[in-house]
Amino acid sequence: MQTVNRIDPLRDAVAALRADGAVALVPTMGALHEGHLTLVRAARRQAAHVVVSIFVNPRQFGPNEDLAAYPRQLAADSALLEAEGVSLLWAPEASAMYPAGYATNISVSGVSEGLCGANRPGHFDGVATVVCKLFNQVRPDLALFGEKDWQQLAVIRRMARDLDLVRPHVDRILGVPTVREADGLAMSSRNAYLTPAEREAAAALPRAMRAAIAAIAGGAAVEAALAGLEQALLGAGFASVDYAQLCDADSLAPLASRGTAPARLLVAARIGKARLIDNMAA
Ligand SMILES: Nc1ncnc2c1ncn2[C@@H]1O[C@H](COP(=O)(O)OP(=O)(O)OP(=O)(O)O)[C@@H](O)[C@H]1O
Ligand SMILES: CC(C)(CO)[C@@H](O)C(=O)[O-]
Ligand code: BAL
Repeated sequence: MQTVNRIDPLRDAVAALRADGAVALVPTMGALHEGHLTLVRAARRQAAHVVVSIFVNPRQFGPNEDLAAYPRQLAADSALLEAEGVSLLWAPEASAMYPAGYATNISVSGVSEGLCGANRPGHFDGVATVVCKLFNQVRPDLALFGEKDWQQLAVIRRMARDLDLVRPHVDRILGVPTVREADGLAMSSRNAYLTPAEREAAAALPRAMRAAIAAIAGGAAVEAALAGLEQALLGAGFASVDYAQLCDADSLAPLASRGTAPARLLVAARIGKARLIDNMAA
C-alpha cells in the first residue's frame, strides 16, 4: 500500500492504478473500526483498486465541536488498511486540501437543511465541499459511504447529481448498511468518547428506535411513538435528544404518519461527551 499526502503524487499514483483497473474510493476521517473496514471490503469486491482517504476535515466541524478531540491514529489505521489489501492511502495535510487563499464552498440546499443540518450549521457544506474535492482529486469509478450517515449520503448523491459529476457518477455512489456492535449500537469513531457506563447505556438508542418502529407499525401515532423514544433515551441516561424524526427515506421530508413510500427513522442524541446518530428503515 502506497501512502501519499500531497496532490501531485496522488494524481500520479491514481493514474497508475487506473491503468490497471477500476478504482473505488472510501472517504473517512480515520480512527478506523469494523464499519470502515466493511466499506473497504465492499469496495474491494467492486473494483481492482481501493483508495481510502483519511482527513479530519476542519470545515465540517462547528466552532464548539470536537475537531481538536477527534481521534487521530494514522499509524494504526494504515496497518489496518494494508491488511485489507488497500492500494493507496490518501492522507492529505490540511494545507494540501485547503491551501492559502482557499475560497470555495459547496452548499446543497433542501436535503441538508433539517436533522443534523439544523443542529450543526455549516456541517453539510463542509462535507459536500471536501467530498467534491476528494472526487475531483481521485476521480474514482465508484465511491462508498456508510448508511449510518444517511443524511450525508443523501447530500452527497444530490451534489453529484446536481453538479453532473462523471467520476463517480451518482449511480456509482454506493451506500453500505450500518455495522453494529453486538448490543446493536452503531459503530462510530465517537463511541470512543464514552465511559464504560455510558457505552452500556448507549445501547438504549437502537433499542428505543426498534421499539418506536414496532409501535408505529402496530398503529401507534408517530408523534406518540417519537415522544416515547425520547423519554426512553432520557430515562436511560442520555442528556438530550437533538432530533427524533420519521422521514421520507429519499427526500428526508418529515412524515407525520406512516404512508406507503419507504420511510426512515433518524435520531441524534447526546450522552457523555458524544453526540450519537442512528437511522433505521421504518
Ligand atoms: N457503523 C458503520 N457502519 C457503516 N458505515 C460506517 C459506520 N461508521 C462509519 N461508517 C462510514 O464510514 C465513512 C467514514 O466515516 P467516519 O470516518 O466519519 O467514521 P464514523 O465512525 O462515522 O465517525 P463519527 O464518529 O465521526 O461519526 C462514512 O461513509 C461513514 O458513514
Ligand atoms: C465523508 C467524510 C469522510 C467527509 O469528511 C466524513 O463526513 C465521514 O467520515 O463521514
Ligand atoms: N461521519 C460523520 C462525520 C461527522 O460527524 O463530522
